[in-house]
Amino acid sequence: MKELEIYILAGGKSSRMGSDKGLVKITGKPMIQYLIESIGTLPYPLRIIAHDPAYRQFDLKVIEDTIPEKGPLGGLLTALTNAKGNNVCLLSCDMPFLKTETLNALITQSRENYITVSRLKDRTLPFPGVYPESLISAVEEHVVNDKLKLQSFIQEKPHQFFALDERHKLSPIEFININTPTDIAQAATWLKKNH
Ligand SMILES: Nc1nc2c(ncn2[C@@H]2O[C@H](COP(=O)(O)OP(=O)(O)OP(=O)(O)O)[C@@H](O)[C@H]2O)c(=O)[nH]1
Repeated sequence: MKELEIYILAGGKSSRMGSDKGLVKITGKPMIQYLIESIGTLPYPLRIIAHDPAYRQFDLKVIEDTIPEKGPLGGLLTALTNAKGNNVCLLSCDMPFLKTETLNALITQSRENYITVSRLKDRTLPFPGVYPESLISAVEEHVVNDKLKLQSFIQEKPHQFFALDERHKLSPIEFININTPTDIAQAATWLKKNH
């Protein structure tokens, strides 16, 4: 039977941050650790896809990309290859404040053979997203041929959008990407005010 495995992508270039962004600290804690501490409470295997061995400090399995430097779509290929027939949920290390309840609601709405992603202000967000195992050969074909735009890949394949229940309170910071040192400073200010 197909199950779900969660993979945090942390294998990008971090050119805007200037150093490996998942490991950059926000008020003393590596960005990715916020995500691990919340999402790690869900009953699914949790793994990191990264090339920096420093990610081993979090006591999770760290996997290197099957084909390096292919961006998030390459990360998806790595996740699907490792999941060996299971569906995968992809998270991004630069979205550290995603809440367990929000991700759980998205996972609950996922459907067999469909990609389930969010839509915010007319933009499709590839993370958090659930990607079915049936996509593996299509993903491989895209990666091998350097068709690396994950957004376009999603548009081409059967997909649905996660609908937030009106009872669910989405915190304004949950879907925020932290890409630059300025973003780190703003997130730290937000955390100090709200926690
Ligand atoms: N495993 C893996 N993850 C990646 C790869 N490229 C990007 N990611 C991850 O995908 C998410 C979104 O990445 P981006 O912010 O678009 O790219 P980035 O290279 O990390 O950062 P910039 O160089 O500043 O654009 C982040 O969690 C990255 O760590 C890759 O080649 N492999």
